[in-house]
Amino acid sequence: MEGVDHLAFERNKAQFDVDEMKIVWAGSREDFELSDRISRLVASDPVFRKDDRAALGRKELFKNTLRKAAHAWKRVIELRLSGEFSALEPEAYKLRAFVDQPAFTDLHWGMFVPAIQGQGTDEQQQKWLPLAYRMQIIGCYAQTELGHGSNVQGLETTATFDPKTDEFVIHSPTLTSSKWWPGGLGKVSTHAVVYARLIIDGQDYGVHGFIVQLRSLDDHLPLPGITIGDIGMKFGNAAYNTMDNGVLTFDHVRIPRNQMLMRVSQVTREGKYVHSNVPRQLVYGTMVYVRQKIVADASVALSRAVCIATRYSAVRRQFGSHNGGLETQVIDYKTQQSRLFPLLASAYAFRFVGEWLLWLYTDVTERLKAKDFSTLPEAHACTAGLKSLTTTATADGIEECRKLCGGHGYLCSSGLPELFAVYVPACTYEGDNIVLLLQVARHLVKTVSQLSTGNKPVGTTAYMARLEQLLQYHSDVKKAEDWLKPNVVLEAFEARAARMCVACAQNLSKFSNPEEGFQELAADLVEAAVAHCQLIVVSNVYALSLLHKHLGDFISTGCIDPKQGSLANEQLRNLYSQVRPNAVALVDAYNYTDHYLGSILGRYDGNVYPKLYEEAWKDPLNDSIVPDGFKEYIQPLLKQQLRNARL
Ligand SMILES: CCCCCCCCCCCCCCCCCCCCCCC/C=C/C(=O)SCCNC(=O)CCNC(=O)[C@H](O)C(C)(C)COP(=O)(O)OP(=O)(O)OC[C@H]1O[C@@H](n2cnc3c(N)ncnc32)[C@H](O)[C@@H]1OP(=O)(O)O
Ligand SMILES: Cc1cc2nc3c(=O)[nH]c(=O)nc-3n(C[C@H](O)[C@H](O)[C@H](O)COP(=O)(O)OP(=O)(O)OC[C@H]3O[C@@H](n4cnc5c(N)ncnc54)[C@H](O)[C@@H]3O)c2cc1C
Repeated sequence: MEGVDHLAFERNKAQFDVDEMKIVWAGSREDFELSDRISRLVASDPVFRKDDRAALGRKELFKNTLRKAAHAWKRVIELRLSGEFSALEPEAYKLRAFVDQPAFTDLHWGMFVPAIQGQGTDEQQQKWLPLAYRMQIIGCYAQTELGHGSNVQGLETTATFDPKTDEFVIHSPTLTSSKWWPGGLGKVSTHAVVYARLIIDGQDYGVHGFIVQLRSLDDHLPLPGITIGDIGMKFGNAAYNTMDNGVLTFDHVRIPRNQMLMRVSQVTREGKYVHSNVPRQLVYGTMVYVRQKIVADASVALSRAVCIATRYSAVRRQFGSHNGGLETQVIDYKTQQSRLFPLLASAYAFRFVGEWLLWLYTDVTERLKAKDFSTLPEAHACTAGLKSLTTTATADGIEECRKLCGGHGYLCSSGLPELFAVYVPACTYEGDNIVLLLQVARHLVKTVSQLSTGNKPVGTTAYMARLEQLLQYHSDVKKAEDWLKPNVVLEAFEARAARMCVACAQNLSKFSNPEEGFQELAADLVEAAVAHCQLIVVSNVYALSLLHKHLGDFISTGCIDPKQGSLANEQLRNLYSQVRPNAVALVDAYNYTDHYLGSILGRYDGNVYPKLYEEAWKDPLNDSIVPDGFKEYIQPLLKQQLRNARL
């Protein structure tokens, strides 16, 4: 049987309506139709070809990115995917997603524009946004420095107010204050939102955002006092090297006072600092927005990897042939199922949790507009925690999918190495995942400590209100099927998270200096934060494989006993058997084109081996039969061996 027939056979086994599931995955029929239309449009456009990326050098790769971005923008305008004075339409975002190549445009639309929208005054928005919306200026987000990324309060770039000229002087006082990493900065951006310490009359008012022009709009040269370049090649070959992450230093660069983003706090003409009656953390608002977007994107990256690994596992056969019959499909091995199916489930779970987080983010944004800041800590904790949880699981999941594809998974033509290399920095950018979990832990410890003062926990920490009950809880599971009841699973997760948080809070109280205690117990705090974030995912969807993976936590906190742990595992095996006939159909429901998947192993038609064979011959090394360098380096060796043999 050929790979093609394998997948057709698998599709016939499905026990649900794939077309209906496509709508569920997309979110609505309208979203499905939009994704379907845009993904086909991109796949059929030769400019958006991407199968040649792995063999391109950095300069060609970058120029290819500029070409694609310019072409994409042309399409956005032709197809009217952008309103004249409004942000981009969903179609444009879809176009970006299916073009599938990181570019300066991500930072322009994803951070520069949102920073002005969130932190600029109405007047500043009226001035800068129309230019940005038409891409007459191109911006980036210049926060991180050579010496500080996680510790935003430690940034060193200064913005000193000069009352004589009504300007700020932007300066990089040390090597470590060089801006380092901003995407789009290295070669493209004309402007940046630069984060710098505001200094007025010798006093330091902390980090604020400023709009700074970097390059001339005529000849693209850096403006006086500005030094810019690219920071160099990054992990993976093509991957994130399509992006010009940059370095930037300022030598006393002057900007008008009205280019400080002044929605949260203002500097008057007289040099008076005025802080509006809003939390200072709103300066961090762009990061909260992007963290929410990153969570929404995690399911996309993971589902791509899972789609490739599932289809290939159905095509690939090893061992088990009797009397010359077919060998076993590797998807039928229980070990393959126990590694693959939880990832398949996670992709769906992250899809739903991403939707929920979007709802939470929209809600907090509406409240902020009405000057209600009460849910800001919850929004920060949820975006930070879920960004950490989903990106870690997705990066690990992509790598697991590569291993699930055996040797062929290591080939670039499997699509998996590049997918991993592009995705893995998501664990670091927009907040290192451990640093973000520590933020969640702070929120949890604060919630527990406020229980005694009668403060009612809300949102995702509401379960803490039942602390007494959760501390007494012991699961009453008696048979494997009991683990199928959502409430049984949810209570176990709640009790585990509550107990881990309470244990941390109790241990912290033993320290006279809370900050010292927090440092000392950081590893436990991170685990408690993970337990809480997993609970958020579980309460939105499913969970047995997580319970099995973290069985130690559940048993050591006394929520369940070892027997109940084995029953969970037994039930998990039953579930794998139920998923098995539906696996290929479940990944078909993502509705990804072969262009978007970019993988020979994951081809929709399953025609893996002929195409792998064909692809190998396209490698530049195969352009000549005898390799370049043969005469200089190989022939002399061979001749030498011949001489030695004669001797
Ligand atoms: C080629 C094809 C082209 C196609 C073209 C098509 C064209 C058109 C279409 C284009 C469309 C494209 C759209 C794309 C959109 C994509 C968007 C995604 C882009 C992703 C790219 C990412 C690139 C990466 C960017 C970055 O990394 S930017 C830098 C990020 N940096 C960080 O994240 C730093 C992390 N550190 C921190 O956040 C903070 O320092 C800290 C939170 C760790 C600590 O801060 P601080 O010290 O100030 O605070 P404390 O710990 O003392 O806490 C004080 C209290 O403040 C609360 N707090 C902290 N943070 C926040 C917050 N954010 N919000 C609210 N509250 C916050 C704490 O909880 C404390 O509270 P308490 O006092 O009550 O305890
Ligand atoms: C591909 C990519 C794109 C980026 N794009 C941009 C951009 O457009 N604009 C921008 O401004 N920045 C950008 N960044 C920078 C990014 O935001 C930072 O790298 C990130 O916030 C992590 O900060 P750091 O590099 O200082 O890591 P560090 O904080 O130095 O982390 C090093 C290690 O220390 C640990 N650590 C640090 N602090 C603590 C703590 N308090 N407790 C326990 N452990 C700790 C971390 O867990 C990590 O293991 C980008 C980075 C990458 C990789």
